[in-house]
Amino acid sequence: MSPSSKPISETKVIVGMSGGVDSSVSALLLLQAGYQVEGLFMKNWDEDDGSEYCTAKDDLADAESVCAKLGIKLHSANFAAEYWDNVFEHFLEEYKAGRTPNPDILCNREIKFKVFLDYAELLGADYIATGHYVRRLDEGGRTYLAKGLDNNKDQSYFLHAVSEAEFAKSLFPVGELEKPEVRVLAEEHGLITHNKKDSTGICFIGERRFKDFLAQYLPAQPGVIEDLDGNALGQHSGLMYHTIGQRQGLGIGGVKGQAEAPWYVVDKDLERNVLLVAQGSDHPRLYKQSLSASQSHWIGNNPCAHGNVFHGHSKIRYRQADQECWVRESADGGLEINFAEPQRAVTPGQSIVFYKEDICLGGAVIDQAQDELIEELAAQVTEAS
Ligand SMILES: Nc1ncnc2c1ncn2[C@@H]1O[C@H](COP(=O)(O)OP(=O)(O)OP(=O)(O)O)[C@@H](O)[C@H]1O
Repeated sequence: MSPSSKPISETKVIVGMSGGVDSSVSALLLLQAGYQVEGLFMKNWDEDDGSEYCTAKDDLADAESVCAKLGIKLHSANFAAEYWDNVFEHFLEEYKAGRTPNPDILCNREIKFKVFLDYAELLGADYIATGHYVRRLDEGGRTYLAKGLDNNKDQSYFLHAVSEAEFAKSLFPVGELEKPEVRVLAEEHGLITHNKKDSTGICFIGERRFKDFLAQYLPAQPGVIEDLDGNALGQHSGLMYHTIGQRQGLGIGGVKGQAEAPWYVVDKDLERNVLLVAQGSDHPRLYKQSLSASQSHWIGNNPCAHGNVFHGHSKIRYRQADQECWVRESADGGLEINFAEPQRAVTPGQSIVFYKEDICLGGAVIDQAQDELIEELAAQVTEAS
């Protein structure tokens, strides 16, 4: 099991203990495999509202209980300053720019596999481990990130921005298991986390209303809701509260003279601060055939290097089925992507993540979606075939 040259019994692994069942079982599996195991609980958010929303205290207590049961040491560290600077400020900037960011992707890149990893190395770790449902593959001196075996739980989407060098120092013990098996193992070994609910939502927001949370940090700019013919239908309380493809929360009911079908956000006009809506969850404006993206990151080699067109699959959101696509680099270093099938509700600020079969190759941040295929790219594909 050890990818290093050291014997397993001398290899020290520090497991990120979240107080959840996946990290609990990760620590258990590593112990069973013979590693020297310790845990590290990190706190990334200093709530100052005495919050009933933040479960960090309970999570720490659960992590302590599991480590005591397993007989391993638990360290704890506070990375709230790093989280604020490297994740949260970027998250706010993106919202300000009218985009919908994914802080969990940034948290993995900036905190779990950077600050956490550095800290674990200071504690003498040869590896870190997390309870993510992904697999690490080692072949020909390279390290690859593969989807978790449990297709329902695969978390490679959230890890695509981490680099190969960091994966080479990371272990993912539950990636080879199905979630129900993980719970059974936890129960069999008397770990109190065995039936703990999966965490939902963004870590620092917890269960509170997202709108209230965001309003604490960003001034809302109310504006007009318009249909695609330019008719004003109502007021929105801030573009940042809305996501493309979303149905609820438009604050408009039936419109005089219009059919009684629900309305969906199809676009945001940032310049005019206008929310554009159309009727029907399958409105054609919600479907895009291509997109452009930037800030690409490749875990290993860049499959679009030297003008190559990459043909494989991608996801534009977590839990989406793999979508066939073609990708190439644009002149400005961004990416251009054509899809075999039109994609619903492409959301600027979210990530597109690329796959060759089960291997996650990397991803990029979505800038803009287009109704039509990118012609030059389509022509390049036709020429090559
Ligand atoms: N506060 C934390 N301290 C240390 N490690 C953490 C913390 N939060 C998350 N992690 C690590 O990141 C992994 C994935 O975190 P995520 O929030 O997605 O939880 P999860 O998939 O529900 O896992 P778990 O059941 O272990 O909470 C965890 O399994 C754990 O190893």
